[in-house]
Amino acid sequence: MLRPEHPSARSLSGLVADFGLDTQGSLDGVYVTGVTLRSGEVQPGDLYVGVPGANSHGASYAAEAKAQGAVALLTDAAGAELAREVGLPTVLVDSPRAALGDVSAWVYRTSDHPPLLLGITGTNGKTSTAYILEGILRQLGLVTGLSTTAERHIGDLTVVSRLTTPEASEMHALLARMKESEVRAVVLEVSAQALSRNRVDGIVFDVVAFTNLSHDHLDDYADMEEYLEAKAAFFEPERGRRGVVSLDSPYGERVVDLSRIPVTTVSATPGVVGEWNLEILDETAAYTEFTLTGPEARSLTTRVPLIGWHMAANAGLAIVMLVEAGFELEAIGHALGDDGIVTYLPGRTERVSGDAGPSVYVDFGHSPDAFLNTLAAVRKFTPGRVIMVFGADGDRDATKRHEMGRVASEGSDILVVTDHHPRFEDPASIRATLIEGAGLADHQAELIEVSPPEKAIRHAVSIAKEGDSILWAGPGHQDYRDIRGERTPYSARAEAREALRESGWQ
Ligand SMILES: CC(=O)N[C@H]1[C@@H](OP(=O)(O)OP(=O)(O)OC[C@H]2O[C@@H](n3ccc(=O)[nH]c3=O)[C@H](O)[C@@H]2O)O[C@H](CO)[C@@H](O)[C@@H]1O[C@H](C)C(=O)N[C@@H](C)C(=O)N[C@H](CCC(=O)O)C(=O)O
Ligand SMILES: Nc1ncnc2c1ncn2[C@@H]1O[C@H](COP(=O)(O)OP(=O)(O)OP(=O)(O)O)[C@@H](O)[C@H]1O
Repeated sequence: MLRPEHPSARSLSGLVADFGLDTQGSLDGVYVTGVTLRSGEVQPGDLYVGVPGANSHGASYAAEAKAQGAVALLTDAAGAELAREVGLPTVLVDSPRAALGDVSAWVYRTSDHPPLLLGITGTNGKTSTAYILEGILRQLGLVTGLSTTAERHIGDLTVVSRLTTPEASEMHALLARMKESEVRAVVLEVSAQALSRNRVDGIVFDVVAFTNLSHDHLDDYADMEEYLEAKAAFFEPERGRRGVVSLDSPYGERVVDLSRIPVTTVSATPGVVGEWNLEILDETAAYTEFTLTGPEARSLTTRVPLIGWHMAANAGLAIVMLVEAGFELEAIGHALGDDGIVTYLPGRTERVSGDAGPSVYVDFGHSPDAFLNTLAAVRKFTPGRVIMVFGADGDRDATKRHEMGRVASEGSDILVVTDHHPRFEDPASIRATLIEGAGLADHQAELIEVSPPEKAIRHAVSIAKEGDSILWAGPGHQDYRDIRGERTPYSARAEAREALRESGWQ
């Protein structure tokens, strides 16, 4: 976890006075330098926050936290009772999770002179839009910070992410570390889970954005309406000052209606008119070129080095966010120059093959809508057959599996159904559901079931010819597979390259 390297110590009595909180035990002379809700990550001088969770109450790990150097505990009444014997000075709150953001902002002083803060939510395209934004901000000459599902960046420093959106204590520590590195603009990917679980509390974004909403995460939310409401909670004055909403999914209009902050809209969908509209001019295997036109006929023509209309849509959203943040469209155009946006997006329709042989793309798509768009993009540049290799997450929304199988079959010529992260589920039964879904499609791709995935990609490469494309959807940038709770080291990109080498293509 990234933390400030030179944290300042803050008096816990000051926190209690500022927030008007109750306490147990003496706080005299207690100073805190950090905050965490994970006992295993406590550093000397930390305030340990005991959060009640789905599996256990964090306060039951207070002894471990103390042994690692925690100087105080913040928890609820039940937590205080659980940790009574540990003897840490204790601050009492009704909901430790709800308090975590503001308390962390106070400890790390992240509300003092914050950088430009840009946040993105939506089902698909958050990571892509975040990287595109980071790219443009760098081209504008700013030192940037980034937090996504794939990586967190502080200027040129990169670390691999664990959650899409870190817990609030980690988020504020990250922001404090970014401040030490003189980061001027920060782009944060914000999941629905983060909004529902207080992970971006204590942060007021300058601009918040919505990409789209489609079937996903219905293991966490009762239905699409509840999922939408979780996302729309981003468009509240305590979260963001201004909003940008993509109208590319029908839910965009709903977010506009639900928003309680000023919003502007952007559309890349023909026939759907936003305040900003994007028209695709050219699509090649190396870039997508587009014109973005806004109010008062302001317009910008540029390109993004990614395939598919959806990536141009993400780029349009990113540019409108910057305009809303106060950048002139002309200045953005000038910074992008003739070559357009410079970005490298790990594991999103990432081409891992060389010049000879089939094109092989590794992608992070794991929802029907992501499959639809990436398959359409790959099809455009495939003179031969589209071969899709995919599996589905175990212990995650199982209701989307039929639709994933159906969309995959509709969009490809050959389907290789394999495993992804089975977690605690039986991989064979996940594959069976995907195959059932494929059977519901109007277009029946030729189907073969191959397990495990290292065999599946080798099979796909062995049947592919020059001019064919292989889309391996699911693993993207990830460097592990979760099998029965164990994170086994595994890189789809490395496996795909190896399979190509073994077949003599690289
Ligand atoms: C459903 C969910 O979000 N759960 C999160 C939640 O877990 P929980 O409430 O069950 O916590 P718990 O296991 O009961 O533990 C209670 C407390 O004790 C602490 N603890 C526990 C054990 C221990 O030894 N020491 C210790 O300190 C825990 O840190 C926690 O604070 O709090 C934990 C502590 O921060 C998170 O790690 C955990 O995320 C889990 C790993 C997760 O997989 N979350 C996913 C669903 C998620 O958030 N995904 C989204 C979006 C993904 C996407 O877009 O596709 C994301 O933003 O990543
Ligand atoms: N605007 C978009 N509309 C539909 N699909 C998209 C869009 N942008 C990206 N995708 C596809 O969705 C998948 C995930 O992309 P990306 O990682 O950018 O989204 P995300 O919202 O960050 O997803 P996650 O939260 O799972 O990380 C990829 O297959 C990508 O090609």
